[in-house]
Amino acid sequence: MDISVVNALTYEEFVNLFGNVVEKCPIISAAIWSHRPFKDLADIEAHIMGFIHSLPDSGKEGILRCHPDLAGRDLQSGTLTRESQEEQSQAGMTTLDSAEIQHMYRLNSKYKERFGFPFVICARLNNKADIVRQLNERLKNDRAAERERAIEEVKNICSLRLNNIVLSDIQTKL
Ligand SMILES: NC(=O)N[C@H]1NC(=O)NC1=O
Repeated sequence: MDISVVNALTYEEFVNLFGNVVEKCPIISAAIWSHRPFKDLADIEAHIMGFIHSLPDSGKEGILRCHPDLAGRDLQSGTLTRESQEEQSQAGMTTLDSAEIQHMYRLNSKYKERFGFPFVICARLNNKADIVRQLNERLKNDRAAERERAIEEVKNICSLRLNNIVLSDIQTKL
Protein backbone atom coordinates (compact mmCIF):
# COMPACT_ATOMS: atom_id res chain seq x y z
CA MET A 1 0.00 0.00 0.00
CA ASP A 2 1.38 3.35 -1.04
CA ILE A 3 1.73 5.80 1.82
CA SER A 4 -0.09 8.44 -0.25
CA VAL A 5 -3.13 6.13 -0.22
CA VAL A 6 -2.92 5.91 3.57
CA ASN A 7 -2.55 9.68 3.86
CA ALA A 8 -5.67 10.19 1.72
CA LEU A 9 -7.86 7.97 3.93
CA THR A 10 -10.67 9.63 5.84
CA TYR A 11 -10.56 9.38 9.61
CA GLU A 12 -13.21 6.61 9.52
CA GLU A 13 -11.35 4.64 6.82
CA PHE A 14 -8.07 4.99 8.68
CA VAL A 15 -9.52 3.73 11.96
CA ASN A 16 -11.31 0.89 10.13
CA LEU A 17 -8.03 -0.24 8.60
CA PHE A 18 -5.60 0.38 11.47
CA GLY A 19 -7.95 0.36 14.49
CA ASN A 20 -6.80 -3.00 15.81
CA VAL A 21 -3.03 -2.78 15.24
CA VAL A 22 -2.96 -2.43 19.01
CA GLU A 23 -5.47 -4.93 20.34
CA LYS A 24 -8.89 -3.37 21.04
CA CYS A 25 -7.37 0.13 21.22
CA PRO A 26 -8.79 2.04 18.22
CA ILE A 27 -8.29 5.24 20.21
CA ILE A 28 -4.60 5.00 19.30
CA SER A 29 -5.20 5.13 15.53
CA ALA A 30 -7.83 7.81 16.12
CA ALA A 31 -5.23 9.85 17.99
CA ILE A 32 -2.34 9.49 15.54
CA TRP A 33 -4.49 10.23 12.46
CA SER A 34 -3.95 13.91 13.20
CA HIS A 35 -0.21 13.47 12.50
CA ARG A 36 -0.76 12.95 8.75
CA PRO A 37 0.94 13.07 6.32
CA PHE A 38 2.97 10.02 7.33
CA LYS A 39 6.34 9.43 5.64
CA ASP A 40 5.99 5.66 5.55
CA LEU A 41 4.83 2.69 7.59
CA ALA A 42 7.71 3.09 10.04
CA ASP A 43 6.51 6.65 10.66
CA ILE A 44 3.01 5.37 11.55
CA GLU A 45 4.59 2.84 13.90
CA ALA A 46 6.76 5.53 15.50
CA HIS A 47 3.69 7.69 16.16
CA ILE A 48 1.84 4.74 17.70
CA MET A 49 4.76 3.97 19.98
CA GLY A 50 5.21 7.67 20.80
CA PHE A 51 1.57 7.82 21.85
CA ILE A 52 1.89 4.71 24.04
CA HIS A 53 5.11 5.94 25.66
CA SER A 54 3.49 9.30 26.46
CA LEU A 55 0.85 7.56 28.57
CA PRO A 56 1.09 7.34 32.35
CA ASP A 57 1.74 3.87 33.77
CA SER A 58 -2.01 3.38 34.31
CA GLY A 59 -2.60 4.01 30.57
CA LYS A 60 0.11 1.52 29.55
CA GLU A 61 -1.38 -1.06 31.89
CA GLY A 62 -4.81 -0.29 30.42
CA ILE A 63 -3.46 -1.20 26.98
CA LEU A 64 -2.08 -4.46 28.33
CA ARG A 65 -5.48 -5.22 29.91
CA CYS A 66 -7.14 -4.95 26.48
CA HIS A 67 -5.24 -8.11 25.46
CA PRO A 68 -6.93 -11.49 25.75
CA ASP A 69 -5.13 -14.23 27.65
CA LEU A 70 -3.17 -16.71 25.57
CA ALA A 71 -5.23 -19.90 25.39
CA GLY A 72 -7.77 -18.18 27.63
CA ARG A 73 -11.53 -17.82 27.82
CA ASP A 74 -11.92 -15.79 24.60
CA LEU A 75 -10.07 -18.44 22.64
CA GLN A 76 -12.17 -21.25 24.16
CA SER A 77 -15.43 -19.40 23.47
CA GLY A 78 -14.48 -18.18 19.97
CA THR A 79 -14.59 -14.47 20.85
CA LEU A 80 -11.03 -13.47 19.96
CA THR A 81 -10.45 -10.71 17.40
CA ARG A 82 -9.48 -12.04 13.94
CA GLU A 83 -5.88 -10.87 14.45
CA SER A 84 -5.50 -12.46 17.86
CA GLN A 85 -7.09 -15.71 16.63
CA GLU A 86 -4.52 -15.95 13.81
CA GLU A 87 -1.61 -15.13 16.12
CA GLN A 88 -2.61 -17.56 18.85
CA SER A 89 -3.15 -20.22 16.22
CA GLN A 90 0.35 -19.66 14.77
CA ALA A 91 1.87 -20.08 18.24
CA GLY A 92 0.04 -23.39 18.71
CA MET A 93 -2.37 -22.04 21.36
CA THR A 94 -5.44 -23.33 19.51
CA THR A 95 -4.36 -26.97 19.58
CA LEU A 96 -3.41 -27.41 23.25
CA ASP A 97 -4.75 -30.47 25.07
CA SER A 98 -6.78 -29.96 28.24
CA ALA A 99 -3.76 -30.38 30.55
CA GLU A 100 -1.86 -27.70 28.60
CA ILE A 101 -4.88 -25.36 28.69
CA GLN A 102 -5.04 -25.81 32.47
CA HIS A 103 -1.32 -25.16 32.76
CA MET A 104 -1.63 -21.92 30.76
CA TYR A 105 -4.63 -20.92 32.86
CA ARG A 106 -2.66 -21.40 36.10
CA LEU A 107 0.36 -19.47 34.79
CA ASN A 108 -1.78 -16.62 33.40
CA SER A 109 -3.65 -16.36 36.73
CA LYS A 110 -0.42 -16.30 38.72
CA TYR A 111 0.96 -13.59 36.45
CA LYS A 112 -2.21 -11.46 36.71
CA GLU A 113 -2.26 -11.84 40.46
CA ARG A 114 1.35 -10.64 40.66
CA PHE A 115 1.20 -7.71 38.19
CA GLY A 116 -2.48 -6.75 37.88
CA PHE A 117 -2.43 -7.02 34.07
CA PRO A 118 -2.37 -10.00 31.71
CA PHE A 119 0.76 -11.62 30.31
CA VAL A 120 1.38 -10.25 26.80
CA ILE A 121 3.84 -11.69 24.31
CA CYS A 122 4.05 -11.53 20.52
CA ALA A 123 2.61 -14.94 19.70
CA ARG A 124 3.80 -14.88 16.10
CA LEU A 125 7.42 -14.67 17.24
CA ASN A 126 7.16 -17.41 19.87
CA ASN A 127 6.12 -21.03 19.95
CA LYS A 128 4.35 -22.92 22.73
CA ALA A 129 7.55 -23.80 24.60
CA ASP A 130 8.91 -20.21 24.35
CA ILE A 131 5.66 -18.83 25.73
CA VAL A 132 5.64 -21.09 28.80
CA ARG A 133 9.35 -20.46 29.41
CA GLN A 134 9.00 -16.68 29.13
CA LEU A 135 5.90 -16.63 31.31
CA ASN A 136 7.84 -18.36 34.06
CA GLU A 137 10.88 -16.10 33.53
CA ARG A 138 8.98 -12.83 33.44
CA LEU A 139 7.13 -13.69 36.66
CA LYS A 140 10.47 -12.90 38.36
CA ASN A 141 10.50 -9.24 37.14
CA ASP A 142 9.36 -6.32 39.23
CA ARG A 143 6.21 -4.55 38.13
CA ALA A 144 7.83 -1.53 36.44
CA ALA A 145 10.31 -3.63 34.44
CA GLU A 146 7.60 -6.05 33.47
CA ARG A 147 5.26 -3.26 32.32
CA GLU A 148 7.97 -1.98 29.97
CA ARG A 149 8.79 -5.51 28.78
CA ALA A 150 5.13 -6.18 27.98
CA ILE A 151 4.82 -2.85 26.11
CA GLU A 152 7.80 -3.97 23.97
CA GLU A 153 5.75 -7.04 23.05
CA VAL A 154 2.77 -4.81 22.14
CA LYS A 155 5.18 -2.99 19.81
CA ASN A 156 6.20 -6.28 18.14
CA ILE A 157 2.56 -7.34 17.74
CA CYS A 158 1.70 -3.91 16.30
CA SER A 159 4.61 -3.96 13.87
CA LEU A 160 3.60 -7.36 12.44
CA ARG A 161 -0.07 -6.34 12.22
CA LEU A 162 0.89 -3.17 10.31
CA ASN A 163 3.00 -5.22 7.88
CA ASN A 164 0.13 -7.65 7.43
CA ILE A 165 -2.24 -4.86 6.44
CA VAL A 166 0.19 -3.64 3.81
CA LEU A 167 0.91 -7.19 2.55
CA SER A 168 -2.74 -8.17 2.25
CA ASP A 169 -3.37 -4.98 0.33
CA ILE A 170 -0.58 -5.89 -2.13
CA GLN A 171 -1.99 -9.42 -2.49
CA THR A 172 -5.48 -8.18 -3.35
CA LYS A 173 -3.94 -6.11 -6.14
CA LEU A 174 -1.98 -9.04 -7.68
N1 LIG B 1 -1.93 -12.07 25.88
C1 LIG B 1 -1.33 -11.96 24.69
O1 LIG B 1 -0.12 -11.96 24.57
N2 LIG B 1 -2.15 -11.85 23.63
C2 LIG B 1 -1.72 -11.76 22.35
N3 LIG B 1 -0.42 -11.92 21.85
C3 LIG B 1 -0.52 -11.86 20.51
O2 LIG B 1 0.42 -11.98 19.73
N4 LIG B 1 -1.81 -11.69 20.13
C4 LIG B 1 -2.60 -11.61 21.23
O3 LIG B 1 -3.79 -11.45 21.30
